[in-house]
Amino acid sequence: MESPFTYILITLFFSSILLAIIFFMTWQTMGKQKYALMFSLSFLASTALWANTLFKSLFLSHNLYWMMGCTLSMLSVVLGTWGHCLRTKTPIPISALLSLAGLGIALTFYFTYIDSFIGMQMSLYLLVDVIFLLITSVVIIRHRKKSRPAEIGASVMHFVFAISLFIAASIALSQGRTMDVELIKLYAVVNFTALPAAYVGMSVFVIYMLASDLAEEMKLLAMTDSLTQSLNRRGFYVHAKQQILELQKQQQHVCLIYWDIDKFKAINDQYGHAGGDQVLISICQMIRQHIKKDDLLARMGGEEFVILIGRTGYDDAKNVAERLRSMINDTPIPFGELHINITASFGVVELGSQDISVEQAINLADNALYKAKSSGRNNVVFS
Ligand SMILES: Nc1nc2c(ncn2[C@@H]2O[C@H](COP(=O)(O)OP(=O)(O)OP(=O)(O)O)[C@@H](O)[C@H]2O)c(=O)[nH]1
Repeated sequence: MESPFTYILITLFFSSILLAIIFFMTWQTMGKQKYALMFSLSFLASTALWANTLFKSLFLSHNLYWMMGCTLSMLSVVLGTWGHCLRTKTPIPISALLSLAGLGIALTFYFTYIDSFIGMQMSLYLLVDVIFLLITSVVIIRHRKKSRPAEIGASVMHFVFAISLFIAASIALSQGRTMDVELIKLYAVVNFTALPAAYVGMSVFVIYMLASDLAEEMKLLAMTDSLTQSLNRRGFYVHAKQQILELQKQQQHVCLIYWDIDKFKAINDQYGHAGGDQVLISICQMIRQHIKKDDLLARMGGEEFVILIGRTGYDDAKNVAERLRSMINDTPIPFGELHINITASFGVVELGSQDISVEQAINLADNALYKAKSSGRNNVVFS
């Protein structure tokens, strides 16, 4: 009858293979994101680590088997940590991660072959792993101001995994220079109870995190206009209500500007659909440069747009539409060798002074826009 630890190792071996395959498939299906490939390679290194532990001393001398195990363990966490740095665009260079792992390998080598010190030999790689797991935990949680539940879970699981490794490392280190059979038994119990659960838990949360990345990307796509990369009508309604509350809390004057390119049909007729499309793309880029980062710009359909702004002074808010109108009037849009002159008409309504919904504000601003069109175009009308 094999030791129960052998069965746990076999389970870990197969779990790692499956995880390596899952992340490889994720890499293939999620637009070849490098971080998914790093996660796959990390689990591949873990698979080799568990295989090395399963077949220990069968092919290699004990010391060589140990060095191999430590190296694979550190390689696995380096790849995982780097993957998380890539996903979150955290500027930690791979060379720094490899240097730390290299130091761990060199010291383990020293305490294995040169100055035999069993406590150091057994704990050093675990301590290096702990540092990497803690870095990863912080990298995940600091990625955005408000972390998603999957990110909180993944960060906590990395922390828990780090703690369980730290306990195992402390037990191993307390042996001192020579082996202590009782402590080795305790070390094995910690290593084969808390550790597998933390390992699998951590992996599942990383998968959940990537699935939630994908869901967010889909949500974003469903709310974005593919031509101009502005919000679409649906995206505007989703964001506007929250943004209005936020701006009103900050005592800002909130204005809704409904605007429309004048005689756009004639532009299409003169320059073709491609020319019309170029106008829509360029005008959105220009507008974005002239409004604040937090202002919402959305394409409501065709050549109709809406902008939601908040300004400290009422006059500031009112003047935005006039400034945009004059900027559009003065800026011909390059299209190949040509330049297309355009104008736009604007309807503006202030929210806050009147207790109205977004839908009502849009109707009022649209009526004002209609008046701007009827009174000759290229002007601004306030509701
Ligand atoms: N190139 C291009 N044209 C579009 C797009 N969506 C709608 N249009 C065109 O936009 C034109 C809108 O025309 P109208 O609603 O008559 O408005 P207009 O010509 O701008 O006239 P006024 O608004 O009264 O100044 C139509 O010819 C549509 O085919 C698009 O995505 N790309």
